[in-house]
Amino acid sequence: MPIEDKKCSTDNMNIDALFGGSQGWIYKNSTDFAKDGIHLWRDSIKHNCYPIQDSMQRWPTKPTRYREVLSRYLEEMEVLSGRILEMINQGLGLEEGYLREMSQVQHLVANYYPPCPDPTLTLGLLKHCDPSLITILVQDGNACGLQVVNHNNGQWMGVSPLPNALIVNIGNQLSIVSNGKLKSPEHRAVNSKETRTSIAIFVNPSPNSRVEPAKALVDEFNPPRYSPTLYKDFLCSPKAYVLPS
Ligand SMILES: O=C(O)CCC(=O)C(=O)O
Ligand SMILES: [Fe+2]
Repeated sequence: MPIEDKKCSTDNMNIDALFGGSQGWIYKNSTDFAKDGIHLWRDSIKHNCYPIQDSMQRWPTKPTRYREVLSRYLEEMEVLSGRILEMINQGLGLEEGYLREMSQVQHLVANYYPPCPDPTLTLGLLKHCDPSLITILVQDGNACGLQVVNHNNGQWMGVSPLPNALIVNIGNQLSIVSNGKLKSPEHRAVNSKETRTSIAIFVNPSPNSRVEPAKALVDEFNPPRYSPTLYKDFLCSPKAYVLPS
């Protein structure tokens, strides 16, 4: 994307943009230095996707087919995420539709990791958990960039790209709703000498929904492990990106 188009985005991470306010989309480039001095090597855009037809008026206009192609992709993601959530719903023994009714295919983050001359000095994305119910990620190319923590030994494991495969990640909201039965994996992205692109679709609870352990999973032997929060408040807090406690 040309630099003048990147400048059309909002300057700061603004919650209004994410929940479909007047602001459009957020562009971040790889000049940020993280607190611990690691150089972040990534360009990204982030925007709201819900509901598709309204939110698309605020998406980038370039590339010229962006809105057309993305809206078709998101329609498919709505169907797919509904199916996945229904299966998780059954697995947890929740009443039919419980997860699907609270969910919206809501945010997109497109990540571009440019070729990096010395990947030992950089990270694409710092360690985090997703603040979603589930995230559906597609990654291109052959570069292995996504890593998850193996909780048995604390080591990072690479998630190799498979042709035409989607990665489905459990997010913090699903951990909370399941009262800790499902765990959100800590993950990060590393750089390489090859270009890599990934697109993450965050399937979130609606902004005003109260996120808390499902009543059906709580009893005197399994007390609630997390206190209720409104999703929009949770998303603004640092807790959104770390393992729920
Ligand atoms: O690029 C990747 O594989 C990771 C993306 C990711 O974790 C995110 O956007 O939350
Ligand atoms: Fe993530």
